[in-house]
Amino acid sequence: MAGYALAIAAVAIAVYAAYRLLLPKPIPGIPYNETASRSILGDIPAMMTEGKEAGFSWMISQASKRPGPLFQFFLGPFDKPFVLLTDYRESRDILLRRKEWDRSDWSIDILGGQIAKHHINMKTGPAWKAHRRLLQDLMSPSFLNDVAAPNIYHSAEALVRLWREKARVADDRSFSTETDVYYAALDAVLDFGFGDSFPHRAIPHQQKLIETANSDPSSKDSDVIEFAKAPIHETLESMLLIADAIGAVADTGLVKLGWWWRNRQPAERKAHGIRDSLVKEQVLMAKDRLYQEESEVKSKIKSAVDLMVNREKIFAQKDGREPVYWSDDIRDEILGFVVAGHDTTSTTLLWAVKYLTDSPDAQKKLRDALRSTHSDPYAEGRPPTYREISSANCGYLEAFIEESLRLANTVPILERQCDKDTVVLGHHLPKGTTLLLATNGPSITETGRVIDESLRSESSRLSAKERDLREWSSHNPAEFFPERWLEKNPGSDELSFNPQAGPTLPFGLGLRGCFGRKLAYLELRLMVTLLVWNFEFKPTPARLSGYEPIDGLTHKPKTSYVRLKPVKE
Ligand code: HEM
Repeated sequence: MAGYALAIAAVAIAVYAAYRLLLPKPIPGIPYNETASRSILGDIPAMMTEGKEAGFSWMISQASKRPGPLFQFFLGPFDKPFVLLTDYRESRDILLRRKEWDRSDWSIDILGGQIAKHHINMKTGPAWKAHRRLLQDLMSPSFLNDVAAPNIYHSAEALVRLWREKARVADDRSFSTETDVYYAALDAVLDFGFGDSFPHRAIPHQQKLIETANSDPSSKDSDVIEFAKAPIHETLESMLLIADAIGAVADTGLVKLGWWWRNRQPAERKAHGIRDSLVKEQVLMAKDRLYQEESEVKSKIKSAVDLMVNREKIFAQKDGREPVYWSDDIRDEILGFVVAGHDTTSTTLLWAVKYLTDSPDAQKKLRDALRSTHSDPYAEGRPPTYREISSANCGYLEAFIEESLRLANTVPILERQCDKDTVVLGHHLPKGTTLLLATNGPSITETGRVIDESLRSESSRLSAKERDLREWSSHNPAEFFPERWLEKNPGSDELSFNPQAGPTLPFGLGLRGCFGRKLAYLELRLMVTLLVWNFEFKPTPARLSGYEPIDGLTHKPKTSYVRLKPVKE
């Protein structure tokens, strides 16, 4: 009997020891939620109930309530604490100058479940560099202006045509923009990713549906109309699934297990198969074009795939090896290009459309600025061409886009992991700590905190001495105010766009900052110009115009509606 009691006691002690072992281990000196530190699940339950669909926004709001710029979260039973930094200046220093920080295992686990061989999922090193070398020219002025711009313009025109038709049927009622913007950005990335050799697009199906007599929009209320959604080709669906899957697995909190399970589901396996065949076919077709046609190589580059295949041919020649056109690496770079280029730009555009709708003054200034910049097209009663838009210098357009990016928080959190023990703002962080860097909140969309200069890193102090400190001091940083990016030219009343006017981090920074930044600006310039040129964005009913977000792969608005009045040319 005594032996039995002893065994029970030993089991109880072992269970208790295991429980203690699994409890979060806070990093000394950095604040945290007390309740979370007493639970194996840490902050997850509160994040799921209080943060609901926007977990990152919840984390930033928790940190913003405390006085200091650092806060730690416990996001899983086996994970070390995650430290959140809400100070632009120190974030900038870490991203640009501190060599001990690299892409984190956490991010690699989340994104790597679908596109493991994409360079976003690599630590900085030779393999990452080799992938970047293959893609390098995608952001060159000639590729952007001669290949990407006409293709994106083509998709923007298709969206304008669809919305003209929807505005006519809606007859001053509001309609949802989410699917259309999402599909327009997908078509744009397919246009410049694959060119004409891939025939499927999403927007033309929506156009056809609305133009047929049996398209039957429903009208629950007198002020809103819901248009039916036309099905799109399975290859397009399979690509959209990548971002959905990443968001869904990240939400589970158990990422490795989440991917293990998800990647075994029949629907997921089918989508993988469809994507593989599509990309392989496109790569092999690009290779055939490269070898078969007699024309100059430059005139053969009509898409991102053409460019990558050509670069592989050149590198193979230089390295004295046979080119490898088809590999998992090439496949994942191409798919990553589609995901990165599609979800981020469509989300930013959804927020930009909201700001247009809710800031009639900014909208009018933008339209006037575009008409004055493109005075010839305006006088001729036509929209500016893609060349006219991409070569123009319209300060108010740049300011509008920069302000939309600042407030959209499309990627609400950046991440880095340290490969040795380090110090951030006076706090010791052990090797392997994951640091989350907020792209909104204090110093970016709220007033920044006063931080003792002596706590800042040496490089942060030095750079502040060499350059001006960036702060939003003159206008409420929470408000949409494009003028904050405009400054008077010396000796005149003219205003110019200053991209360094104040803190913003939409694309991250440094070596691992966004690779597609120039392409994103180009796409936003083309899309916003054509939309504002063609439509007046009228106010929508209050219930349809909220700013509540949903965090998935990106930080999206929960509701996005427009009420459009076509502008007569
Ligand atoms: C408005 C649109 C976009 C936004 C807001 C955005 C934002 C970001 C952010 C915040 C990062 C992480 C940066 C960091 O960790 O410092 C990133 C990385 C990246 N983005 Fe973008 N992005 C956009 C469009 C694009 C486009 C169009 C492409 C290309 C097709 C692209 C390709 C990439 C790649 C490849 C990386 C990973 C870079 C690396 O790890 O070396 N992005 N982006």
